[in-house]
Amino acid sequence: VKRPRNFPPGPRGLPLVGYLPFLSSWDPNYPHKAMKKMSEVYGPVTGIYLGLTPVISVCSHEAVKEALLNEDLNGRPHSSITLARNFGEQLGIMFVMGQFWQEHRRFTMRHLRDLGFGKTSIEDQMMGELKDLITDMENSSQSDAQRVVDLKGIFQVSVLNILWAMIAGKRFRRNDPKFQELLTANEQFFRAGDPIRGSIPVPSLVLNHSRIVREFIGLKRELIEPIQKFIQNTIDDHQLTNRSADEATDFIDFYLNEMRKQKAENPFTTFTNNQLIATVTDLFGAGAESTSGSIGFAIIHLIRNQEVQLKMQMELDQVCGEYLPTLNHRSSLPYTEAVLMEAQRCSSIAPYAVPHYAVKDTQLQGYTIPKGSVIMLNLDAVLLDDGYWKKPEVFLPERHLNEDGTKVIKSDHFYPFGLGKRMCLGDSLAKNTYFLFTAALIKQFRFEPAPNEPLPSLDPTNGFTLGYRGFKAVVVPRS
Ligand code: HEM
Repeated sequence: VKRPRNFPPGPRGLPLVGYLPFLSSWDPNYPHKAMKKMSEVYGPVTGIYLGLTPVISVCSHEAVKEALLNEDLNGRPHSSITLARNFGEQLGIMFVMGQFWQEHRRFTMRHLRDLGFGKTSIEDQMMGELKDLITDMENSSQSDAQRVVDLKGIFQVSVLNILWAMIAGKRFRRNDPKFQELLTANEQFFRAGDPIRGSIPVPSLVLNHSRIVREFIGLKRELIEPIQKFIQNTIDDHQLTNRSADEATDFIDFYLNEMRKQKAENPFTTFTNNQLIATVTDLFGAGAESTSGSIGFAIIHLIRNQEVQLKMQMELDQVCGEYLPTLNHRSSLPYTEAVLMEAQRCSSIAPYAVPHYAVKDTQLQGYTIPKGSVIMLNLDAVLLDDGYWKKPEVFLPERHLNEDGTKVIKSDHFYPFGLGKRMCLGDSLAKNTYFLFTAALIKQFRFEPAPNEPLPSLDPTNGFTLGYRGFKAVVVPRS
């Protein structure tokens, strides 16, 4: 492919496939690390071609911030995966753009906010889920002579229940087999590919006929279908109860009311049944993996840094006494807050955000970015930038505190949820859940390495987002 004038520097590949076969030579395991290493040679804005698609890797705070705030780079690539995930159409919130995206993002945010997103009004419900989790962990701990508990996937049901109550007005029992099956399918879907390979457009003819290509880009239709079917059944139940806008108690109710209203006025409305399934699939997918992943990583860091765990427990005991921490306590817990930030900095679960897309020709750091480019924004490179953070690989909560440790310092290099108009839609809910769960678990239990097991690993599992590897730990209730 002939590069346009002033295209960002970067290695060239072969005709047709571009640089695709060589990317993993920079880092065989993690594409975001490969891109970071490439930037050390070519500069913070690197341009390559994957197949016929220009892909721009962006790896410095200045460049990432400029890109996130440039609305011409606010699109999303229409990859084969997102199309297959959404009935061959461009649906949902996460992988759409333009006016359609604005309308549906706004509608979803407004109603989730009314239903308690990021507000203290749902704190009781969060505490209910948390207490269930604590009881479950106490029982597991008691049933083992050495108090070893398996922490793989243990936070997911609790975290997703909080979101699911807002979306569908229901919660699941921790061991509900149907829900476990869905969570497993969702997790396997997220682990099947990575955002770079997943953003390459592949003609549907090739896709339908080649299992190798499907596997290469990470498309597993069989994992999407049960999730869609489950969401459709939930919608059908709501259609039966048919609550009016005044009686609506969850997001699906609100959406169905809007759909009926718009259909009566406009036959071309974008509020359709498939759009509802796609929106809920986006929320389910984003909500199940991310927050529980962050809680898991925070616990791993605290097992590996026992002195930090002790210090956090001292602060929690001092501020909350015999009670579990609440959102009201948050501003009085600077050390705890700093620990949570540090775990997110060291172990980002969305290391290159969600891929962006150039909706028209534009400029980034003086380079020309052609329309149709896929933009990979390396948040991980910003969170681990050694020109800004001292010894970025060291877990050091104090770096987020003022000198006497009484105040959290907000850094302009810390944005694990992104920035600008495409910023995470769930950040307020995620932040509250991450805080309440991690702080309460550390207050309630002492976490130690399990005997005869390796220390829990910080190497993430790969995928569209990153997760923690399952691990076991000694979990001792603190009296
Ligand atoms: C610790 C937890 C989480 C982290 C670190 C996180 C991070 C992110 C990031 C980096 C993006 C991409 C921003 C961009 O493309 O510029 C994103 C997008 C998104 N997140 Fe989250 N997220 C988390 C939790 C959640 C939760 C709980 C939900 C669901 C309620 C959610 C829903 C979404 C959606 C729908 C988008 C796409 C927004 C759009 O395209 O307009 N996230 N998130």
